[in-house]
Parts: sequence; C-alpha cells; structure tokens
Amino acid sequence: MTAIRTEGLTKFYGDVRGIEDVSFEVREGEVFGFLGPNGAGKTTAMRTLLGFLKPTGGEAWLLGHDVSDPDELRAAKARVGYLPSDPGLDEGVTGKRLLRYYGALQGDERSDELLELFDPPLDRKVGEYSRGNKQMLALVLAFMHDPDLLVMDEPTSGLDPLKQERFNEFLRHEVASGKTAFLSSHVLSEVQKTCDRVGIIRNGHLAEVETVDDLLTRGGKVVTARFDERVAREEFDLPGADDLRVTDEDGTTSVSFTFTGNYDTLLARLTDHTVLDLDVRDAPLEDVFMRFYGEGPERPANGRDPATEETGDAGEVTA
Ligand SMILES: Nc1ncnc2c1ncn2[C@@H]1O[C@H](COP(=O)(O)OP(=O)(O)OP(=O)(O)O)[C@@H](O)[C@H]1O
Repeated sequence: MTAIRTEGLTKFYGDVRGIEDVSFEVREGEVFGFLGPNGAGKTTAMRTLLGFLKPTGGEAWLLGHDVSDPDELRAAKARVGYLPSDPGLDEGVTGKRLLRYYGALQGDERSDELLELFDPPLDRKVGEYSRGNKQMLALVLAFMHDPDLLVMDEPTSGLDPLKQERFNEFLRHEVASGKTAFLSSHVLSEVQKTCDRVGIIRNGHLAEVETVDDLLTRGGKVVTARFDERVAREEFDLPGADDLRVTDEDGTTSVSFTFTGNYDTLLARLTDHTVLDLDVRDAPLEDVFMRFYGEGPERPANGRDPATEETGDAGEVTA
C-alpha cells in the first residue's frame, strides 16, 4: 500500500500559486524527501495533504484514506505524526505541561523513549526555550503517540550537529521498525544521508521524483587530477565535462571538472599522461541540485537543455 498519494493536487492562495498539479506517491516503509528552494511549495503541499488547507483542485490519500472526507481524514490522522516548520507551541506553559496535554489528546506510547534522544528542559516555560530546545520538544510531541507515518517540515532546523545526528538515528530506527517518513529539507547533505527518494519541487510544480542514488548518478563525478607536465585545456574539454578548471604550476597541470560522459574516453585521456594525483567522487547533491534545478530557465525532468535536445525522450516538462 502507498502511505501517501496525490493526484493533481493544487492549492492557490487567491491568485498566488502554492502548488499546482502535484502528483506523487510515498511508499510504505520509505523515507521520502521534498527538496526545493524557499517558496517552492513544500509546506503548502504538506498542509494540503494533511487537510489543514483546502485544495483548489486534485485529490490526496493518506494511508489509503481520502483526505477530502472528514471521517477518513480523522482515521488517517490518528496514525500520522506531523512536525510543522513552525510548531507554534504555547510559550506560557512548561514543556512538562504540554507533554501531558498532548498525551491526553493523542496518546502517549513513547515519550520516555523520545525524551532520551531529544531532551528539552521540561520544567521550564516554553517561552524561555532556545530554538533547538523548542524543536526537540516539538519532535517529542509530534511522535509520542507512535504514528505509522511521520510528516516533517524541516525537521532538523535549529538542531545542533549532535542533535541532528540523534534525529538521523531516530529516523533510521523508525524506518527499521516499518514506519514511513515524508520530510522536507534544505539540508541536501542530510537528505542524501537519510532519504531513499526525493521529489524536487520548484515554483509549485513537482519537477522530478527519483532515488537519491539515481540523482547522484545523474549528477556524475567530480574529477580532480594533477599531471607531471603541462596539459592543454582542450584535452579535457570532453563531452560530459562541465565546470572545467585548469591550473598550471611549476611545470605541472591540475584539472578539475564534473563528469557525466563516457568513462573509457576519460580514462584514455588520463592515461595519455603521467598522473601525479587523482580524485574521483560523487558530485555533492548541492551541485546536482543547482545544476539541474537552480536559477535560470526551467529545465525538463532529465536536466538537459531543451534547445539542444533532439530525441523525444526528454520526459514531461512539468515546471
Ligand atoms: N498564507 C499564504 N497566503 C498567500 N500566499 C502564500 C501563503 N502561504 C504560502 N504562500 C505562497 O505559496 C508559495 C509556496 O509557499 P510555501 O510556504 O509552501 O513554500 P516552501 O517551499 O515551504 O518555502 P520555505 O522553504 O521557504 O518554507 C509561495 O509563493 C508563498 O509566498
């Protein structure tokens, strides 16, 4: 069964497009990440999906329940935990009090366990909390009823690296025990670490859904090499080499570029010279993201430039 499904989900705020014609599925047991720049529509998609916003068009199902039906939505939400980007907690009461309140409202299966991972100062008023402590309390409140589906809008915002790692640990544990997670993030390295698949959202449209592995494969390799002689720039101006940088120093040449071309061609070119140093690694997800979906004219789902595209396999231009 799919944990989340949307068909043409659309939300306009008056004339302002929040999301338009967004269709995707999150499978049970996976971690699915929504990636996109500020204002892309990530929060709108989540809140519409969870029934907090009334869609302008399209449909959505949570754990098999149609969210447009209030009874079905209620049944679904008993099994969903939602961490909003701004939890808006009551600042005038202590964490302990909120914990009791949420426990009475939605159930408390595991606050003790979560408080060992995330340890906000429960005896203090929430208004006195640091941002990170608020986020930790919000994480405990959102998931203390042990939901099957975890929906999280920027879950690690405000957390220090140690707490971020605890969050990653929590996520790994949840998935190992059969839960499903749907999150949005700006922290691409973290998405790379935690998500199985990502949906890339831009200007309210879902531009692409693919596995993190495929996204990285498509992003190619960052190749850096140093040779024991001068090498002409043209030698590495190969098909599939981007962002080529060449530096000459003390009779040696260093080249660095991102490569999505043919490996045999690259290897042949490298072995034409004596290589003093070589480094080949996955392009960081940030670079992949910027290259395919950064500012500038919108591109089709495969990231190639439509102007130079000859075949008809470009995929649908959704944005
Ligand atoms: N209440 C609102 N009224 C009018 N426009 C809104 C409202 N909420 C969001 N929008 C607009 O909808 C679009 C999508 O916003 P949304 O908050 O969903 O993006 P986001 O991807 O979550 O951004 P961020 O990463 O900055 O949180 C933006 O153009 C935004 O200005």
